[in-house]
Amino acid sequence: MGLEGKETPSFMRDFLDKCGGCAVIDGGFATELERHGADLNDELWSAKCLISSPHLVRRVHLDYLDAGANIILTASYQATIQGFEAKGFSREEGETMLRRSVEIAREAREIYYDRCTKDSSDFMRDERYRKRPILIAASVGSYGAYLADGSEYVGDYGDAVTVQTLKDFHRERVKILVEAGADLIAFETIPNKLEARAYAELLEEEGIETPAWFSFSCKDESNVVSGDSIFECASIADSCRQVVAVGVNCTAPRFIHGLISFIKKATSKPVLVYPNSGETYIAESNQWVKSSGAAEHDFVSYIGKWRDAGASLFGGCCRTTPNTIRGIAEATYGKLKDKCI
Ligand code: MET
Ligand SMILES: [Zn+2]
Repeated sequence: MGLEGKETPSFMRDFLDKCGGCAVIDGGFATELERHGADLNDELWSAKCLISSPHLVRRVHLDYLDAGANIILTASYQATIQGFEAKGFSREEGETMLRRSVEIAREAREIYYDRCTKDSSDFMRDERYRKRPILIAASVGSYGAYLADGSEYVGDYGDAVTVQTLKDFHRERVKILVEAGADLIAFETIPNKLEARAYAELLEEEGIETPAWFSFSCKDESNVVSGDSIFECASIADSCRQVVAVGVNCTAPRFIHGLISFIKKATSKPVLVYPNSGETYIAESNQWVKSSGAAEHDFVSYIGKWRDAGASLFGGCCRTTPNTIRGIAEATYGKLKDKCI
């Protein structure tokens, strides 16, 4: 169990208090870029838009802020210096693009707050909504995301990839994102305990004080995609001082309830969940296919149950849209303004 006072001084608890008990994370970022016409069939995926269409990146951030998000994730999920270099960019250009991902999100927040002061709709007239706190979380996708072959949903990097390989791979990008002024580092779609350990050691070695969250991609209600147990993975997150929240993302909604229970056994840090639509990603065809069983895209109705199970940050991942996030914001904020859910 995490000891009180061990983590980066109550950053997330203070934030959650300001949000009224629970916070709204944004939804599928790449999904929304595609809805606006971006072609993301590329090794850089959503990060490609940092080069080709930064205005769309800003636009998507604004879509999610308009939907009620308290936390927006930058377009850096698949942005790595190594990935940009493979595309023919210089190291400096790669670093600039990483910094831009944070700057664009910060610009969007400025624009949004500015717009709020001028908007007089009913929703915006509610001061608690209008002045709600908004954090910029620098997205750090896993090494598997950089490989751009769906590895973040498998988590088997082979014996040649060690903790040291992963630390060296992520080191510079994490430092750049922090220096660019992110409020939080969102380590997302972590597929195995090896990478969780690498992140924890990296934060310590580099003396990074920016708070971080660890979010795992899971294949059922007790294991991350590699087969490592979520309990073990959450325990690694629990023992990392900089980690202020632990959870799961890009995971089918049907597994979320069980996963929350296992995470709660490993840590007392706040728990975050931002599931995907419940479809499965097929790397070979670069497509999402429906899983058997009921459609799960409308998981908004489960938020109350997940809250009761102990989660306090809610959002969406791949194939979710601002509509999902609006639903979550209404569930957590609109209906019961004085108390979360
Ligand atoms: C494959 S998970 C992707 C997470 C990332 N924040 C995005 O929505 O684009
Ligand atoms: Zn996703």
